[in-house]
Amino acid sequence: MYALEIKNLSKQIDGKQILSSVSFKVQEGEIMALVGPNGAGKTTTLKCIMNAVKKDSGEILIFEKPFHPSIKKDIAFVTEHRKVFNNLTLGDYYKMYKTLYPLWNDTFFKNFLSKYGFNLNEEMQKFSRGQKTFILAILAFSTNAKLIILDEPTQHLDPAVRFELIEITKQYVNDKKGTILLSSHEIFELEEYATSFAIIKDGKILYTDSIDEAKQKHRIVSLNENIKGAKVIAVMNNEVLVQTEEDIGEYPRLNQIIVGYLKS
Ligand SMILES: Nc1ncnc2c1ncn2[C@@H]1O[C@H](COP(=O)(O)OP(=O)(O)OP(=O)(O)O)[C@@H](O)[C@H]1O
Repeated sequence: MYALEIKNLSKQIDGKQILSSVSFKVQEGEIMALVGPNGAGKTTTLKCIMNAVKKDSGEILIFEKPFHPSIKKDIAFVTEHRKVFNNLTLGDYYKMYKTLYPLWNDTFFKNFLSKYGFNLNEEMQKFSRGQKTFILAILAFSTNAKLIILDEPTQHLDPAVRFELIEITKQYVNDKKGTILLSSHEIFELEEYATSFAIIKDGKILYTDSIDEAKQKHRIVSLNENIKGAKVIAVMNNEVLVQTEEDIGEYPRLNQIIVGYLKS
């Protein structure tokens, strides 16, 4: 079953085409990464899924159904700007999330509080950007929601916290709690934990696949190598990313596939 199916999603804002027929699917139990340059349309896509931005056309199915307010209890969304309500404390957020999400995991959340020494009486706005990012992600993972959507989840995190969040993300999926869709610029770290990806540029999907399949279908070859009719995606310095399943060159890393398609 698909946790998400995005079909031909299009959106204009102020007469500018922001998304053009965006299509990709996220299988249940995947960690799907939406990658692309600044202004590519990642956040707008995530907001359309959450119905925070109204689509112009196309179809978005969440667990095989169009968006309906009742699905919100099954989705936890961490937005890009980590906006928090003024004067609300971490304790207020805790109570709010616990009320909104029926499968709330109190043990997980309390363990996090004691491990990092966060105080429930602290106002959310007083936390640093990185602390807010981490706290909002932990609140999301404490929901036990079937779908977690994270806009640039590791941005502003220190290396230790970043590592911890990646481990938590992998564990969530390994424990079969849900599916993750995230957007990210961190193309070097994604290979550690994502299972599938979609590359978006200028509001268009350039390529989408599982990471394993994408590696099977591409090779990195040197400039003078015989590419045996393979399709050239991009020349990157003195290497070439090609699409082929022939026994040539080397299997690419995820970041090479992403950079190649963005250059194509
Ligand atoms: N409310 C808005 N009004 C006008 N333009 C907007 C609005 N929201 C988004 N855009 C435009 O839509 C385009 C895509 O923005 P979006 O935030 O979706 O990109 P992104 O891929 O998430 O970028 P980044 O990686 O920089 O966060 C940009 O050109 C942006 O200026």
